[in-house]
Amino acid sequence: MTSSVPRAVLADGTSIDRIGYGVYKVPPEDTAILCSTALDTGYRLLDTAALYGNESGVGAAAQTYLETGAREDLFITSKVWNDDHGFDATLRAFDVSMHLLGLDQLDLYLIHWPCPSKDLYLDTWRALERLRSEGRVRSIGVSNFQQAHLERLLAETDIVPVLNQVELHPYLQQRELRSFHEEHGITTQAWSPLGRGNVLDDPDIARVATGLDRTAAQVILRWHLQHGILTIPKASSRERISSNLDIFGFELDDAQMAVLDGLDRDQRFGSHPDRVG
Ligand SMILES: NC(=O)C1=CN([C@@H]2O[C@H](COP(=O)(O)OP(=O)(O)OC[C@H]3O[C@@H](n4cnc5c(N)ncnc54)[C@H](OP(=O)(O)O)[C@@H]3O)[C@@H](O)[C@H]2O)C=CC1
Ligand SMILES: O=C1CO[C@H](CO)[C@@H](O)[C@@H]1O
Repeated sequence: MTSSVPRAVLADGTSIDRIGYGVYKVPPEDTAILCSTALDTGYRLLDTAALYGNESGVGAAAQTYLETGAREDLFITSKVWNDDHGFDATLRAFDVSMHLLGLDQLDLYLIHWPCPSKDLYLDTWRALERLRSEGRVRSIGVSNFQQAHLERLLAETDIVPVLNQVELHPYLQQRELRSFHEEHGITTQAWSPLGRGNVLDDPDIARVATGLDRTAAQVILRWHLQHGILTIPKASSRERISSNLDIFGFELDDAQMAVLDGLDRDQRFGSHPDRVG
C-alpha cells in the first residue's frame, strides 16, 4: 500500500500529490474497482465531482483503503456543480457530496466553473470559505477560472484559492494564466492533461516517446511534471492507470521539453469558461 508519488505544497501548507486519478466518465458501477486499482498501483489522489455521478464509488474505494491505510495519505477532491452556485445551495451540495463520499472531511473542494452569466461565484466562494473555517474541507480552490475571475475573487473575498484546475495539455498550454497563478501562489492543476486522448497521436510526441522507449502518455505527463503542473489523468484499464503513474524514472532533456513546448495551438477539447453556465 506504499506510494512514492512526489507531492507539492499548496499555499495553505497542505501537501498534494503531483499526479492523481481523474474519474470523469468512469461509469458509477466501475468507479469503486477502478479507484481501488489506482490506489493499489500507488495513486493517492482521486478527483471527482458532483457532476460525475460517481462520488459514492470514490467513497467506497476510500473506505476499502482506510481499512488498512491512513486517512492523511488519501487526498479526495470534489467540486460544486454549476446548478448549485450561491451560498446556501453550495452548502447543501457539499453535504450531499460528503454523504455520497462517506467522509468526515474533504481534502479539496472546488468551484467547478465560474459561470459568469450567473454572477454568483463570489457567494459560492464565501460558502467554501465557511466550509474551510468549520474544518469540513482542508483546502479550497477553483476550476476553469480565467484571470479576470480570479482577480475579482482576490479583490472581493478573504481567502486566495490554493489551486485552479483548468484544461491544460501540449495543445493548450495556458502560459499567461500559469504566470498569473505563480504571482499569486495559486497551484496549477491540469484537467484533460492528455487532451482527452487527442494529443496522444501527435507525431512529434511519438518521436520523443520512441527515443525514450516510453509511451506518449508518459512523455506528456512527464512534461507537465517538469513544468510544475499537477495532473489527474483518467484511464480505464489497470495497465494504463499504472503506466501513467510510471513517470518518475526518466527525464525529458531541454530539447525534448522544447518539442512539446512548441506544440501550443490554443486548442480546447472542452468548453470555454465564458460559455459555461
Ligand atoms: N474541472 C473540470 O472542468 C474538468 C475536470 N476533469 C478531470 O480531469 C480528469 C482527466 O481528464 P479527461 O477529460 O478524462 O482526459 P485525459 O486527458 O485524462 O484523457 C483521458 C483519455 O485518454 C485515454 N488514455 C489515458 N491514458 C492512456 C494511455 N496510457 N494510453 C492511451 N490512452 C490513454 C483514456 O482512455 P481510456 O479511458 O479508454 O483508458 C481517455 O480516453 C477527468 O477524469 C476529471 O477528473 C476533466 C474535464 C473537465
Ligand atoms: O469536469 C467536467 C468533465 O467534462 C465535462 C465536459 O467537458 C465538463 O463540463 C466538466 O467540467
